[in-house]
Amino acid sequence: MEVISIGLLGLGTVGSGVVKIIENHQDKLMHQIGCPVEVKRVLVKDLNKERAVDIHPEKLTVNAEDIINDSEIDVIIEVMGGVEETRKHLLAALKNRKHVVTANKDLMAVYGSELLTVASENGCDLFYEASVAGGIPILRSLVDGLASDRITKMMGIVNGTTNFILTKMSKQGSAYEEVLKEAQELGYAESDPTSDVEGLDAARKMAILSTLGFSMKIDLDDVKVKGITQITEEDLQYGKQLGYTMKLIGIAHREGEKVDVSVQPTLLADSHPLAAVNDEYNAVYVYGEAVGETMFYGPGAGSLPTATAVVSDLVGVMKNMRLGVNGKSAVTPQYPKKLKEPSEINSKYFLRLHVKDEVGVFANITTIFSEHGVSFEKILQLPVKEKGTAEIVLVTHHASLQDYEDILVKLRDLHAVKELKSSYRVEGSSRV
Ligand SMILES: NC(=O)C1=CN([C@@H]2O[C@H](COP(=O)(O)OP(=O)(O)OC[C@H]3O[C@@H](n4cnc5c(N)ncnc54)[C@H](OP(=O)(O)O)[C@@H]3O)[C@@H](O)[C@H]2O)C=CC1
Ligand SMILES: N[C@@H](CC=O)C(=O)O
Ligand code: NA
Repeated sequence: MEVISIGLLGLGTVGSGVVKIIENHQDKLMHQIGCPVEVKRVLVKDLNKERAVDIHPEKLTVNAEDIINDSEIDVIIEVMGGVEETRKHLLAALKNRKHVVTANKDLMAVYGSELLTVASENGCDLFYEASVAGGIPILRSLVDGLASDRITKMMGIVNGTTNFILTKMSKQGSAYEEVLKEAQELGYAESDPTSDVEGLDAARKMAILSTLGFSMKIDLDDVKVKGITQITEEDLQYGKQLGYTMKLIGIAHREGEKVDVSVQPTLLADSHPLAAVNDEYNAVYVYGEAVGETMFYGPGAGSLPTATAVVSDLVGVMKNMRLGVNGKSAVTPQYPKKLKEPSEINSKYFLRLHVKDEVGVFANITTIFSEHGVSFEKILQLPVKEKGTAEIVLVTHHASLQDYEDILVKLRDLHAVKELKSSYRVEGSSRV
């Protein structure tokens, strides 16, 4: 092959990074691939927009067909985002026997198995390393590096925007809105950041990770999700006081044949390795029965880190081309999906509630917990400004989700309980 021609869908934060890496690392790519790589055409929405990279205006198009139907284009790199329209483009490209590299978790979490099937039917590669944890080569590690093991737990900070926000709120006392704006300006957030802050972006990534890690098709609807928008300054302060750090954590856990996958704000013991992962950085802890504990750390968002994963996938496609093995690497899930019941999911919980400052209230509350066999690791009662009200903050020992939810229902019904202010999952034991 004289030159590898790329069709790039999208020239925003990630697309510009891809162009820069292909230009700046041309020597290295030549060495690995054996021929030069050229970005031939680029799909954008607005032809007149100022671009972060120099690109010949004639390469730009607003018509996807100019790229998908160009017989000289070997590989499509999709970094435009979106789901339905993008799915159509990629299906058409695969049917035209073009390999695809994508950073699109929204698409892969929903249509991944369909696209992978069509790719393999057409002898094409479909790689999506950048879709989970940006620049960290986590998918490759699960599929190749840990291929011989049985993975039972994955736990991760997989959204850079929310980690950036929580870090700045906890460490600098910054206001939520202000830090979200900063994350958008730095190119970490999605075009609609609701999916970041409501946990959906992380849920998509956990669906992709658990499908690969557990070899079981986990759908987005199987992932329980709670985002960071309800976290208050008081929760962060209490967390600190009790020796915990608040993070948006995705957990995927397999016990026997059953799994549970969730994303929620979690108070991590300060000594927990994920508690030290700050700013836009991501980390994924993976436990395999044979290997034990492993941890993958790196930048989870941003132009060049994400583009590194995209271009590395491109190198993977080229190596497969040279070996004549494209379209052979995707493995269909081995196990049928079995999800745990709430009675089978165990965790510790932090609960903050406002109660009437009266004799016997504390005892009534502890009775409800003991009826469900749930005991406390920590418990504090503090006065608050509002007259006649006390605040109770507690951390439970391990309880089933079913028991904990039943306890919350009973507490809400208790006359002496004015309001359940907040509740979070807790991981690890703090030293405080
Ligand atoms: N930003 C990040 O850190 C990461 C992003 N991703 C994923 O990468 C993808 C791209 O993200 P990002 O670069 O941040 O997004 P941007 O919004 O910065 O860029 C999107 C690009 O796609 C073009 N585009 C969007 N919709 C259309 C359309 N309908 N037709 C033609 N062109 C279109 C835009 O054109 P125009 O410029 O003319 O508006 C723009 O160039 C997303 O799937 C995202 O989830 C994954 C990991 C990290
Ligand atoms: N918006 C995402 C970008 C990378 O996937 C994030 O913040 O992690
Ligand atoms: Na990655």
